[in-house]
Formats: sequence, structure tokens, C-alpha cells
Amino acid sequence: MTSALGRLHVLTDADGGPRALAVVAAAVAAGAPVVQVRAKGCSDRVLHDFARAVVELCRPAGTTVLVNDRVDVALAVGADGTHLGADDLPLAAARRVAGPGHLLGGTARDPQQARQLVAEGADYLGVGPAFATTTKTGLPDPIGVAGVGAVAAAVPVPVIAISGVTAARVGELIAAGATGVAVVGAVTGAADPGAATAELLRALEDSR
Ligand SMILES: Cc1ncc(COP(=O)(O)OP(=O)(O)O)c(N)n1
Ligand SMILES: Cc1nc(C(=O)O)sc1CCOP(=O)(O)O
Ligand SMILES: [Mg+2]
Repeated sequence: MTSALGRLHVLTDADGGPRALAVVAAAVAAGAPVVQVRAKGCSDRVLHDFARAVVELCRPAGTTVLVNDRVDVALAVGADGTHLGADDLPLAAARRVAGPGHLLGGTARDPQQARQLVAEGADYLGVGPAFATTTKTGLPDPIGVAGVGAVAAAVPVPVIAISGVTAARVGELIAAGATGVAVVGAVTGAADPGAATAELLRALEDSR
């Protein structure tokens, strides 16, 4: 069975280079409950080796590891789950590949899409873009706190708000119905990723 999903998802950034692993180590040491391996533009070998290294860092701490886009890589390295967006393998197909015990998350931007993903078997939803971000290009206009809340009201699975999330914005997202948050820049771009992780965890605790 899949474990209860953590409320803070720290996403790695870009190419899975050595600094990315140092950021993961700091976030895990600070108590991040979920790390998502997100590495774009790298070879399958680089992605596999990076994802395996993340799993090796996270396992001793009991940190859940998700892999973005690639259920094959997630299974190959023993990760706990996979996150799938509109351009990735359909969630139902990923479920056939992964079987019942593998966490599958989908990206939702509105209640209808959210309900469809849950019907296909999504264990959780990443919902955004909550706010504007420079981390990822090509996004639709931000849906705002209200848009996140509309999705959270429509589905029974955990809703993880993403895009432009900072510690200061956690409270309003949780008050609107989000279960937790996902971040890239707030941790990977911080001078002290461990301290940034701890600040986000405090904001989540305060929002209970
Ligand atoms: C928690 C979470 N939510 C949303 C996303 C975005 O995933 P996706 O739509 O597949 O886009 P890319 O991340 O692949 O650019 C996510 N990764 N995690
Ligand atoms: C990976 C990703 N997916 C998004 C979506 O809305 O689908 S926004 C995003 C980037 C989030 O980075 P930051 O926390 O630095 O804003
Ligand atoms: Mg994707």
C-alpha cells in the first residue's frame, strides 16, 4: 500500500547535477517528507543515475521519492511514485505499467480535469499554476488561490499546490483547501535550502 502523502514536495531542478543532490540532502535533513526528481533535457542514463542517487539519499530518512514524467525510471530505481502531466504517459497506462502499489500523481488546472484524473486512478493531484513563476515557461495564466480551492473542493484526493509557492503563501493555499505544496525555487534557489525547507514546514504546521 502507498504511504500517507507528505504535505511538502521539494522538486529538484534542471539537469540533475551535483548541486541538485546537495540540495536534496539538505532538504531531506531538514525534514522534507517528499522529494520529486524533476530533471529535464538530460539523457535517460543521467536521469536514471540521478534518480537512483536521490532514492539512496531519501530511503534512510523515510522520505517519499517521486519521479516526474517517467514511470519506467521510477520503477527502475525503486521510487515510491511518478508524477504525470498532460504531455506524459496517460495515468491509466502508467497504472498498468506500475501496478497498484505505486503512487501516481497528475497535474490538474481545473475541477473537470481533476475529476477525470481521479477517475483514472490518481492518488494525488499537483494543482497550478497557483501563482506566476519563472521556473517553468509555457504555463497558462495562474489560477490563483481560488482556482486551487475549486479543484480541492471537487476531488477527495490530496491536492498539492504548485507554482510560485513560498512560505508566505502557504497559509492561504491551505485555507483554500490545498493539502500541501510543491516547490522548486523556494528551496533550490535558496542560499540555505535546509533553512528554506524548515521555513516551509513551519508554515505548513502553522496552517493546520
Ligand atoms: C506536484 C507537481 N505538480 C505539478 C507538476 C507539473 O508536472 P507536469 O505537468 O508533468 O509538468 P513538468 O513538471 O513535467 O514540466 C509537477 N511536476 N509536480
Ligand atoms: C514544475 C512546475 N509545474 C508547474 C505547473 O503549474 O504545472 S509550475 C512548476 C514550477 C514551479 O516552480 P517554483 O516553485 O519555482 O515556482
Ligand atoms: Mg511532466
